[in-house]
Amino acid sequence: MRNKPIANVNADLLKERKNCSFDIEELTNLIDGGKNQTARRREIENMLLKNMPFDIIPEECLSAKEKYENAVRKSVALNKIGVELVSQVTKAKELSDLTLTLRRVSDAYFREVTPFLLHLGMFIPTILGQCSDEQVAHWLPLAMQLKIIGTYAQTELGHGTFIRGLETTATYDERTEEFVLNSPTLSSSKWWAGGLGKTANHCIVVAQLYTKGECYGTHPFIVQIRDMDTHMPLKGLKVGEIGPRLGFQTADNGFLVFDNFRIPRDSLMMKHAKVLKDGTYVKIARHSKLTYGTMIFVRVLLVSEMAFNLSKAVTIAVRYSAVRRQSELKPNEPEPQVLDYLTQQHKLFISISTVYAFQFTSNWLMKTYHTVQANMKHGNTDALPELHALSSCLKAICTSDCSAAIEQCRFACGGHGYMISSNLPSLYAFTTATRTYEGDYTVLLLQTARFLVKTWEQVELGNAVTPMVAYLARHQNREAWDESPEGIIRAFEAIAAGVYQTESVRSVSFGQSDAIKDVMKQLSDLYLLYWSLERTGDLLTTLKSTLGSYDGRVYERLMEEALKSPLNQEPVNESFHNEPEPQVMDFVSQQHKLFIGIASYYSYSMTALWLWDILTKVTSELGVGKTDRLPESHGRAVFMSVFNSEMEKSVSSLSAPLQAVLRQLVELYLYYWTLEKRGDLLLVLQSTLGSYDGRVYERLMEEALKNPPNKEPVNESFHKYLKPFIQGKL
Ligand SMILES: CCCCCCCCCCCCCCCCCCCCC/C=C/C(=O)SCCNC(=O)CCNC(=O)[C@H](O)C(C)(C)COP(=O)(O)OP(=O)(O)OC[C@H]1O[C@@H](n2cnc3c(N)ncnc32)[C@H](O)[C@@H]1OP(=O)(O)O
Ligand SMILES: Cc1cc2nc3c(=O)[nH]c(=O)nc-3n(C[C@H](O)[C@H](O)[C@H](O)COP(=O)(O)OP(=O)(O)OC[C@H]3O[C@@H](n4cnc5c(N)ncnc54)[C@H](O)[C@@H]3O)c2cc1C
Repeated sequence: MRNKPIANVNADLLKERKNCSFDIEELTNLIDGGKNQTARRREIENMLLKNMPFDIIPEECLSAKEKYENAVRKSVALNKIGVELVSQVTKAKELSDLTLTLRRVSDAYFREVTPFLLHLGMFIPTILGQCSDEQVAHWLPLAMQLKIIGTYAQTELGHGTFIRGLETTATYDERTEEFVLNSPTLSSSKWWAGGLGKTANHCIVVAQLYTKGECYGTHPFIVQIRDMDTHMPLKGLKVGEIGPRLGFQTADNGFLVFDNFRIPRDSLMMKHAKVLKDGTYVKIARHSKLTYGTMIFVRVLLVSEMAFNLSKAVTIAVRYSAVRRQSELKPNEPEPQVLDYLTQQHKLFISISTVYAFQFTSNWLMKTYHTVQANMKHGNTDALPELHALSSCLKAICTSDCSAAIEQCRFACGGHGYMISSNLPSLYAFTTATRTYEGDYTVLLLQTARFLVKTWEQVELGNAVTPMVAYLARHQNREAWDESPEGIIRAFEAIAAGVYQTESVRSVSFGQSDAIKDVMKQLSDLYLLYWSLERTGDLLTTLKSTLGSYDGRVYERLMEEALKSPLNQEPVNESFHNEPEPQVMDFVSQQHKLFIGIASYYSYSMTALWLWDILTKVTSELGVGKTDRLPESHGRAVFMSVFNSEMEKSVSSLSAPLQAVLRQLVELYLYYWTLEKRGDLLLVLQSTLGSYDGRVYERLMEEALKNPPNKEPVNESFHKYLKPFIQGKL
């Protein structure tokens, strides 16, 4: 049954809906995965609508502490219904449909993230992926019925990306048959795990495993961290909330420090490796990276998460654009709906097509994931490297594109889009975090590049490669795409676009009407066209050659290029002496992110001074009302030329080294903006990360300890909601 029509709908919205060229219900069924799924979703929605407590005061008007307590209250009510529904299903497919529906409907109740996100999104999947059968039988029912509340603590203050660099140790003591957990340094403090700060009583801890004096690398352990009755942190642990952040404000992300904390031997999650009673280490896994499995799973999930979040943002922005009227096109005629402006459509329509691109690609990626998992059950890990490469690059691209598209949706709503009540800021805060967590954007793209370079080598040797990368063999002509990581990634993006096109065509080829097919085709074309235009520069081959330049300065250019080589910047490479761990500042990709910020700062300062001088003159000459917004390219050109000339004027009295640095900044700014369209600027530091003395970890911990939630060891919502819920008394 369709949802009932709602009375008092805005006339413009009704008019737009009447203009729709296809049956909306048909598209709804397509998105839900069929008529039955739509009906089931509505049944669950209606049930939740009847039983779930809504907010009386908007979440954003509460204090941080109240926000958290409110989130626990709502989560407990949702979990109660969720656990009940989950207990009624028997088939795996029904369970995954139900979880998806619950996930989506639950967003109606939270502006922010539930403190149970990590329990559901990582704790349970890690039990399934990393525990032996016996351990699964013990832990899974407890976790599914929420008798225990867990999280996933891998990242530390000092390391997130480089998992092999984690410092927490788990040393096996064969006399007592226990592991001893320790945080040997400040930087080894666990940091970030969602739900750890106040909610969780169990935690998956990733630590370096030592036995018989040898280190066997990082392994996951399942660890109780709070007393099940009093919720007090157990002796030997320091645990708390890390402090306010951009989003995730109700997810009580936490820190955890171990001091000779003992856990039983079978706390080691033993699907891929075990330690026998006498301390013998036994490797079971056929692939060394299987302990990274949960991350792959969540990366796959995130593609669909991005489709969902962007669909919400663009629905908000399109509806509002139909309602909002602004400006005068023709005298004495009504102001047009902002949706009618082509520029507005440009902002919105690409987001609509992106939602479909993400959703179809996500459906395909999830299927691929399950196929690879099924093969791995039979011991075949051949497809794992490609799955890792695929999930890495699709996660990176879709999280990055999604948060950028949500910003466009916010811009499309003008000032009102900036209101928290529009939900666009919260959607942005949630999705922009996904670009970082579960693997940083750049780092994951580099992982994919690594896979592609290896595949390319196989192609060069004439060896067979998998169908997904077979295009590399077809492109033996290297000029079609360059071999830099970016070039390779772009080629891979083309593959993602290819997946979208074939999947969307496949999914709409049966049953669906011509009207839906037309719309889906248009969306697919729009997505492909948009990205080919966005990347025009990349698709056009320029010569880029030291040998073929117009001026024929062949030898000069060869020498200039050689001198630019990073290897020539120092007479003796430091690897001659040793091989130190790099600072992230050493990565060129990191410098790329930072240095343009510095250059922009100077550009803005210089241009601001210049602008101030001419402000009065310009406004008096042009008059109010004639200062139409200048096209972006003109604005950038102004920045560039003013920066160039003003900087030149002001540096002449400075010392030579400073002049040289400032001139480099001008060059960087000009160069960067010929390549890029945007940059970031941090004007006021006020930052734990950017302090002059570089005491980053100390400051992060100091700030976390000042955090009000850490002033009380147990939050009162434990007694009010969590404990009665866990004990089945609620
Ligand atoms: C119960 C009922 C209740 C009902 C209630 C109803 C409610 C329902 C709600 C449902 C909820 C659903 C929620 C969904 C949303 C989920 C959101 C979850 C939120 C998560 C929050 C954030 C969590 C985190 O961030 S956890 C921490 C994540 N950390 C990272 O991702 C770190 C990134 N770093 C890495 O992955 C690695 O270190 C890496 C890859 C960068 C480098 O690793 P390395 O060991 O140094 O390897 P390297 O030397 O580079 O490479 C060697 C070799 O290995 C290959 N490789 C690397 N990784 C992998 C891999 N994963 N798999 C396979 N192979 C891998 C690599 O490519 C190299 O290969 P070769 O080139 O062949 O040598
Ligand atoms: C909201 C949120 C929730 C989170 N939840 C959890 C959680 O529940 N559990 C958990 O364990 N963790 C969690 N995390 C941590 C998250 O997984 C890490 O922050 C993430 O993996 C990035 O690692 P990092 O912070 O060490 O960044 P860094 O690796 O320090 O990155 C800093 C910069 O260095 C660059 N860089 C680093 N290495 C390289 C390289 N090899 N080549 C080129 N550039 C490089 C990056 O691109 C980036 O620009 C969460 C984080 C956030 C923001």
